[in-house]
Amino acid sequence: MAAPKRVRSASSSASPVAENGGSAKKRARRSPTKEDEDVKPNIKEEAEDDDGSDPRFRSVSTTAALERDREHTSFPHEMEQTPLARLYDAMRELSEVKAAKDEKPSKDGVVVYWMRNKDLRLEDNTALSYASAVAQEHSLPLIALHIFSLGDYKSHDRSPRRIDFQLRQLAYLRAELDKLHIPLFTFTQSSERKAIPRILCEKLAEWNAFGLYANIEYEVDELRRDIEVLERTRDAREQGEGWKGQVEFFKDFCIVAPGELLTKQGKPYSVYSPWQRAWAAHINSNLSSFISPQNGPVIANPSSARTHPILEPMFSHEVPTSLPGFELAEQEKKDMERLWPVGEGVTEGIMGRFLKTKMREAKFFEPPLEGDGNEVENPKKDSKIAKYTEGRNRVDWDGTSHISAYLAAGLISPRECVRAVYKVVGGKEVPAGRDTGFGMWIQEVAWRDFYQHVLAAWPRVCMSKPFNLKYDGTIEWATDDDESKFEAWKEGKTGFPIVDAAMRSLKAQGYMHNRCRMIVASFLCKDLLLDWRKGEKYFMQMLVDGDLGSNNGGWQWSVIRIFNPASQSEKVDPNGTYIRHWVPELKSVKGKAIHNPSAALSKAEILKLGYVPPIVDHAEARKKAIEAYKEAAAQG
Ligand SMILES: Cc1cc2nc3c(=O)[nH]c(=O)nc-3n(C[C@H](O)[C@H](O)[C@H](O)COP(=O)(O)OP(=O)(O)OC[C@H]3O[C@@H](n4cnc5c(N)ncnc54)[C@H](O)[C@@H]3O)c2cc1C
Repeated sequence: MAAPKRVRSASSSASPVAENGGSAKKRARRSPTKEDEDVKPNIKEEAEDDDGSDPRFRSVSTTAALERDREHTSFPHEMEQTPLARLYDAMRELSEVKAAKDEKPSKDGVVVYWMRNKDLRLEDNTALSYASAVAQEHSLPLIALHIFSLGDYKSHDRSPRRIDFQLRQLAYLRAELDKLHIPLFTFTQSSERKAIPRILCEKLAEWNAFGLYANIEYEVDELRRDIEVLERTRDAREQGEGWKGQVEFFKDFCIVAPGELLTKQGKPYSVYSPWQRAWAAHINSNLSSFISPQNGPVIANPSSARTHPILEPMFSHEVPTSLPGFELAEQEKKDMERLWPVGEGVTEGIMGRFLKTKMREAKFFEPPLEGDGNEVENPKKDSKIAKYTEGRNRVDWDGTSHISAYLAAGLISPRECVRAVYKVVGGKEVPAGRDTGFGMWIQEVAWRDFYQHVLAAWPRVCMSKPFNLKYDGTIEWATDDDESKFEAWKEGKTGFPIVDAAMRSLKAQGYMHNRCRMIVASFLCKDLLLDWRKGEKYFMQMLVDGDLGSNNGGWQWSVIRIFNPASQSEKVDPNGTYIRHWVPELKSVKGKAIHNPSAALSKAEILKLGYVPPIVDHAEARKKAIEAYKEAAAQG
């Protein structure tokens, strides 16, 4: 049997617990001072870690190394009671109870990698890589498991589009894993989502599983579910009844995981900019571990796995093509398949196009892969990413990567994104400043990490609570009589062209440009004075890239800003190309009037075009919103 491949997460060692302990913790606690920005990577120094062995290249083959890694993570006071801290506690507690892993694994046992909704890939996948190495070490076959939890999807407003995307990718992965004699087994939990830990542990017992390995999901419900799996396993070990195997959860979703960066005072960051500086310094002072792939590949099961009594029936198991209650209409399904393809080479194609081709005008309702044959000779200077500083602010240009759906569901790892950028720019550091398109883009990817950090440190944001507590229940939102305004917003019929264009683009393609997400969010909670949670929910139900952390963060951020839709429109779509595509009623409107037709045309003329007059007066609405927020702040 081949030796286990080396595995680890990008941020430090192979064990999830160790990643926050030992030297990683020391690094994370370094204060994010100005000097940190100037820290040059010292790869040699980093490679020689303080205990004499390099945790980044540690194999899982020695139990001793794993044991040493099981150092409890200490969270700052503010985070002690968070579900994430409790997950680490539960991992530690489980490791303290005599483990089944100390016993010889049963010859007919299996190893289980639990693939989540956010790590749908085979490459650079921390838990999968680890599970694969454990399977090799013990000469056991590997099973990939995926659970569809309809109750969770419903309660988290998961969009049918994102579910369709997930199912298509799983079907692709099933075929890829099959080539490696690894089955992908899925099951659907239709009701009672809270029963999943019990059902899972029963299945693990039935399969005689040696271990269960998965990547951490930072949302509260998911953390609670994982804590229960750990607790059930601990109880089983203590009572000698039930499934008693190994359980390990890994950091994987972020580049720098929640809990790793703390302020000088040892608290979680609540503000992005200093957090981002610490984030960039952390990456650049551990550069070698971020820019070279660290997770080993998935190793094939022996072909005899096909006749293993547990695995054999799994090989004929198909991934469903839809889930009850989340079906797409036929045309919508076709559109989603065309716009958001999955399969071999797709993420490489999207990133390659962003990193190596020339900026062009936006082609609406086209897949991000749509080739333009515009490869540039000097990507450092002429590529889309090189022009991102301007490109990101123009909705009529093809100026962003369109990788969000793929990152949200984990078809590509965020580390791979950083590596791809680094490959183009080279140098001593991963760029992370606002002065170049490359650095600016990396900063955007950092926002994704930041919002996971917020979820983990302030779990109330998962429970419909505002991050800023002074707005908790203190804003007087417009009443239900205004439901028609919410409908107009959803349908793109508010009479504000940029808002309507953006909302229609969301409905048609499950995606909206970032600038427009900010504009329509501000419009909902300021111009219409409707509760931002209604908008947050609707976005989740429609987006193909819907992600609780980024969506919630984006909404909470927008709540504190007021935009003027007309002047924003002039900035982001100066020629009105975007508007004319999505709001064809306005095709004939010339010049600047496209941004604010009611300033140039009478109500009758607007209606004659088939468009709608504005449903609110922006200047008045603005005044009202400022008042409402002022009052709320005074009360809060
Ligand atoms: C109200 C609102 C809701 C949002 N909801 C989501 C969501 O559900 N899922 C989601 O992935 N993004 C969300 N965003 C962030 C952002 O709009 C999208 O990530 C971006 O538009 C995706 O397009 P892109 O891949 O071309 O981005 P690029 O500009 O190419 O950025 C690259 C990647 O960085 C990350 N990123 C960029 N901007 C942000 C940001 N502001 N916050 C967090 N991550 C970011 C994304 O993963 C993105 O794919 C939201 C923003 C707002 C204002």
